[in-house]
Amino acid sequence: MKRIIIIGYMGAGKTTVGKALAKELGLQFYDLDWYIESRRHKTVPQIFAETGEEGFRKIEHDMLHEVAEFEDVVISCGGGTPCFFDNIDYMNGQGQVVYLKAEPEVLCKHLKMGKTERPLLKGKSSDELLTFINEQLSRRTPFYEKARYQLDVSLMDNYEKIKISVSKLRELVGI
Ligand SMILES: Nc1ncnc2c1ncn2[C@@H]1O[C@H](COP(=O)(O)OP(=O)(O)OP(=O)(O)O)[C@@H](O)[C@H]1O
Ligand SMILES: O=C(O)C1=C[C@@H](O)[C@@H](O)[C@H](O)C1
Ligand SMILES: [Mg+2]
Repeated sequence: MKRIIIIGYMGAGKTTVGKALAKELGLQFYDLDWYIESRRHKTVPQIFAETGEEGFRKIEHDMLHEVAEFEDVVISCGGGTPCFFDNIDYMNGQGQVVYLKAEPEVLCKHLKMGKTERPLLKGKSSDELLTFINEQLSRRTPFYEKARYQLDVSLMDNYEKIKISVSKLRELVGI
């Protein structure tokens, strides 16, 4: 039975790399943010607006306990998932947890791409974004570093290289 769980900061590429990895391995892919949205029939920004971050974290915790029971899956978490409750310890007990790591400048660049709305970053200018990432990343790193595996994707930064991230990840986890 395989269960690979990907964690890391917003914009690291958890969803992108997780989806590609699952496809390559023929495993089912779950993105925790998307799972929450489909189970609750609401978007992540709606949940934040209605229940605040505290409400979102409780839902995220409960939904994590659902997806992390599934077998033969790749699960990509939200950026904050490992940093609340005992989530990271629980994940380490459930599967092979990989920390997808990237430099703040790379995270910043990714976050300006794509259309995903991220409530915690809403309305921030470029300068504010980098400062915010630096601060929040240093608070979150101790949680991320509890993962059994780490993969730095800073130097694998373009679309073609998403493939390289996937094969490095496979090598790391031994699958
Ligand atoms: N290695 C990469 N090279 C270039 N672009 C990338 C790479 N990885 C991700 N991206 C791009 O960066 C953006 C953010 O990636 P993604 O949504 O996968 O991040 P995430 O870690 O899932 O973020 P969140 O925690 O907010 O869900 C996307 O537009 C994606 O296409
Ligand atoms: O880093 C975070 O705290 C978040 C990341 C996203 O994946 C979502 O889970 C949500 O926007 C919060
Ligand atoms: Mg994601």
